[in-house]
Amino acid sequence: MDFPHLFAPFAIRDMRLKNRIIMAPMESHLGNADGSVSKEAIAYYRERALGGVGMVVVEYTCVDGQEGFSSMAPQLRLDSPFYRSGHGKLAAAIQSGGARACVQLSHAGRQSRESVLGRQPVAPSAVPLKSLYLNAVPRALEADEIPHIVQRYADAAALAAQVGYDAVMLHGAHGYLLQQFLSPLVNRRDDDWGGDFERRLRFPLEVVKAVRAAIGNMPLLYRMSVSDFIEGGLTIEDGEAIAPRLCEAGVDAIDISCGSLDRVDVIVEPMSIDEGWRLPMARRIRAATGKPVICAGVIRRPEMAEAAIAAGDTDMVSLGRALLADPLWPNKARMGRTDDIRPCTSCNWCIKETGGNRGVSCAENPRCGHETDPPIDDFGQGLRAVVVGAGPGGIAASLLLDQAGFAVTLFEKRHGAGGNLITSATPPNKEKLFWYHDFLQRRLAASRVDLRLGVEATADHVDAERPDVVVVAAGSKLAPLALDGVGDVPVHPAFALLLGDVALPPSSPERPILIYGGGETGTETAEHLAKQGHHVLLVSRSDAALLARNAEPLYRMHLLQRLRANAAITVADHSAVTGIDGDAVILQSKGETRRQPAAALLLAHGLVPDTRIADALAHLPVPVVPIGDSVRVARIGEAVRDAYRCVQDLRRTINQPEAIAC
Ligand SMILES: Cc1cc2nc3c(=O)[nH]c(=O)nc-3n(C[C@H](O)[C@H](O)[C@H](O)COP(=O)(O)O)c2cc1C
Ligand code: SF4
Repeated sequence: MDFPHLFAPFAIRDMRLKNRIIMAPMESHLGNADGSVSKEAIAYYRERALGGVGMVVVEYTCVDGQEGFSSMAPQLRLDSPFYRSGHGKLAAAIQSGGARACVQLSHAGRQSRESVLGRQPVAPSAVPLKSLYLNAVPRALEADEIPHIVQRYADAAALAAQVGYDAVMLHGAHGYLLQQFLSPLVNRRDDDWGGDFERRLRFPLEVVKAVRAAIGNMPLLYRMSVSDFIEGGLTIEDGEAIAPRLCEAGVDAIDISCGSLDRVDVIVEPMSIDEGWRLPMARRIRAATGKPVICAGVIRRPEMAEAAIAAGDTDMVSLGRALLADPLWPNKARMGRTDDIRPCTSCNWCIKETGGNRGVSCAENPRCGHETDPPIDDFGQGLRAVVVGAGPGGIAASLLLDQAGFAVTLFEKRHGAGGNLITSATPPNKEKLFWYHDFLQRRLAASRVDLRLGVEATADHVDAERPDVVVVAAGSKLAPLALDGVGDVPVHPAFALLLGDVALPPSSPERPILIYGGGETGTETAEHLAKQGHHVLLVSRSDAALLARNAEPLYRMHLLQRLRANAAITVADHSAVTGIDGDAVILQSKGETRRQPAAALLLAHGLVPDTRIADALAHLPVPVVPIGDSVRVARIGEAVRDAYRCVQDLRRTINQPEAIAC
């Protein structure tokens, strides 16, 4: 066994777990609109139980359908016996998949919306919330309302016990109501429920005691933001004082999280945050309580989970996004097949895509949130497929078609596969994307796909393969740009630089590398070049405050902080590149035209779909399906999803020819 600590059994109270791997609670948005459990939610959770986790923690489940939903509603609820049967089926499905079943009980307090609740959100005090994701002005709870909310947690916990869950987790993290009472910034009361540390602690303690009384000997877990990471908020020292008190009141294990809606970047960390960064905090809480702790947050590789448990940092690890990307993570780790784990890159596409009525999804795993889809079987036996373009969408399509039994030929004009995955992974702090790149390469090498590198596919190449279907994943190209004049400033697309296709001359503060385009690519390219010792002038048509606005918001927050601190990067906003004159670039900046000497000009002003090959193949008498950037310039997740939908559509078409045209 490669990971003896990770796969050692463990017990919380009397509940025996087969290993140390917990599925973190994650809102799946797969429930029904009325908050009941759906068959899609059951399939989603069961797939992860079957993947080998010791325990599944079912997502945010609302204890109060009047005031407890967060802004992300509709959400699961367990605030009346009406919801019993769905949760009973869900718990049983998880258990029959081989895992323990736990449910997370929550009340959002001020982190909600009037438009969701139909009434003003409530909070310990009327402190407005202004965050990246939500603005809200709550009303302060009256003192006599608070015991009713305590009772709601207890009632929901009693229902959880009745329906057969093995354990209950209280959501005391991420800025929801339990944390709001603890926070000196949000709880400004001066009564029995707030004022000093003891009074701020009262509400969580009352909830823990009431829940303990409601569930008897069942294990009770508490997910806690052990630090707010905001000035004046809760610190790890507060966490060390709070956690033992919760345990004395009846909590059996603490699940270590951080942040609130004011610091979502420490809840669902962007790509730039290191693996296992919360482990030192977990170790401190473990020492302070003497109780088991579960550490969540960017636990990605079994090797690091094993090392963390072996070192005594944590007793268990909680995997969130890693299990969206690959539900089989635990079983693959147990079998020593770590290279086979589809690696979560912390790209946070799932955060953008999951919400409201949209189900959970993952950029790399298009089946996530669609577990009721039929598996891709061998419906393509005896058929031939051509895929044009070996970026992430083209590789995903090729692998799925190969899985379906097609004989697949994959054309790629470059001498290596990866496409825009390489351009995305190359800038600083994005190396996790290379995990996915390397995973796809391994999968491709192990498949039967006939990869033709260095071939720019033409209609003749494609025709010669006699395909039954063609998937065009040819990506994007630079948007047209008219530049006046001539000169000797070398001009390249920024993506060519990131692909490693161009070498740049030396630059200086007087003669920087000029990047045109303040979107994500331009901004990241600036950081990439600065890291290599270049001086960069980043020219953006918009305001500097809007740089990289197409980037994932949490990653962008960190990117812009780094950019502002980087002396090698200067930004010219409200500016346009209009031409080249000798050794300079012509800039129109805030109504003025000036010559800017430049060592090179990199273009990142925008991309448009490259439709050339799809147009050239339009005459073929077989389905020609463009996917990804060939259709609209978007992210890796859209390309992979397109690939999956295309193959699922083909399955239906081939199995029932009259049903759907691809
Ligand atoms: C789509 C999504 C939904 C989430 N919903 C919840 C939730 O319902 N309750 C909760 O405590 N945390 C929630 N989280 C946070 C995760 O449980 C986890 O703590 C976080 O993603 C960091 O761990 P990871 O790096 O393993 O994903 C959610 C995260 C994601 C990505
Ligand atoms: S979308 Fe990205 S961050 Fe989310 S689970 Fe998938 S790989 Fe991980």
